[in-house]
Amino acid sequence: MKYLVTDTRDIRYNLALETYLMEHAQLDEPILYFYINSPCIILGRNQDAYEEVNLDYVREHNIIVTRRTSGGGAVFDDLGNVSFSFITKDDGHSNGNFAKFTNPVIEALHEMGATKAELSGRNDLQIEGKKFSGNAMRIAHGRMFSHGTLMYDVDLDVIGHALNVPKDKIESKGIKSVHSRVTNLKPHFTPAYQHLTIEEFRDTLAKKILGVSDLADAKEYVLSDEDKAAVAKINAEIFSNWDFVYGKSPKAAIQHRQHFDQGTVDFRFQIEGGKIAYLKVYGDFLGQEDVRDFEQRLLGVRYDREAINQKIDEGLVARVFGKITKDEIIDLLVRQE
Ligand SMILES: Nc1ncnc2c1ncn2[C@@H]1O[C@H](COP(=O)(O)OC(=O)CCCC[C@@H]2CCSS2)[C@@H](O)[C@H]1O
Repeated sequence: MKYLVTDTRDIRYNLALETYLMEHAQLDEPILYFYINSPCIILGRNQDAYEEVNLDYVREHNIIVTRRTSGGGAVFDDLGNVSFSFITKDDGHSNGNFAKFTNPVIEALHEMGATKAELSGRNDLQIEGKKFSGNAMRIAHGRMFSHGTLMYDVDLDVIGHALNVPKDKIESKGIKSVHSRVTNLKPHFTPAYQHLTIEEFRDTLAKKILGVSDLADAKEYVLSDEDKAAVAKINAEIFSNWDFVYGKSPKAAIQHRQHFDQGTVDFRFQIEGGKIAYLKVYGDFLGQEDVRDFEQRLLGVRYDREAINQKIDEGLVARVFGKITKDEIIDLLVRQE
């Protein structure tokens, strides 16, 4: 087995590299790839960004949002998490067989003192019913990766803020994340492993899985300049591409209503491919002509604050909504439930 770590903490680059390896690497032997990410949310292949992510919160806290090509729910990573990925040829028996890839990790965690770590259900690693690792796979053209998170010292409070619990107002065909209870590994380890930097934790794991006492003895997968250029291209085209991250969201029908002094404003709208595909504004105090103008202007516009802001001006908002301000109207439209 070869091994590879990245220096970048940008999830989008790290996922691009994984994709590149899966599609193009020489896989005569498997590659064990580790990556560490600055705060980010990673949506599953078929999830609706608008439903799963608290977009106001992630904007305020500079949390990167991207999407992966494997299935499952949305997870949150920060610098207290290490992700591992086994990239290999598909032997035809791997689909859904997470144990094959998680067993070496579990053995290493046992050696570090987390003796109750186990594979639970289909794709979670848990300790006494609390999850510290979510796993997912992608298989294509006889090649595959199986990747998973490992929460060593993640800020657990942020998970609840950054990932949404979807409410009744958004109906979607996407898969919803299980907001299962989570735990960090650190407190479950023996004291010697409780004060590691995240890189030390990663390297300890790597050594145990690779069976070497010094990583210098491991076989490293070396990237050429051409490889690196190809990874940058995949990053730009896929993982950093707005259309891939937001535009892939399934159809959603949304209603946002709010009472103002003037009356109730009721937005009914649909998002398709991340853009406003249908919009109807209701409210007994509204004048008809300008309402239609307002609706028309927002059709086909990206469902985000900046894009909406550019399309409507104060004058139009005043003609339609009277004293309600443009900011209040945009807030209501993009409100997170
Ligand atoms: N970092 C992390 N690790 C483990 N569990 C998490 C994490 N963040 C959130 N969660 C919990 O898991 C559920 C979602 O569980 P669910 O089972 O729906 O989804 C997953 O587990 C997907 C794992 C994908 C792993 C990839 C590996 C490299 S890039 S991302 C979420 O609602 C939280 O309760």
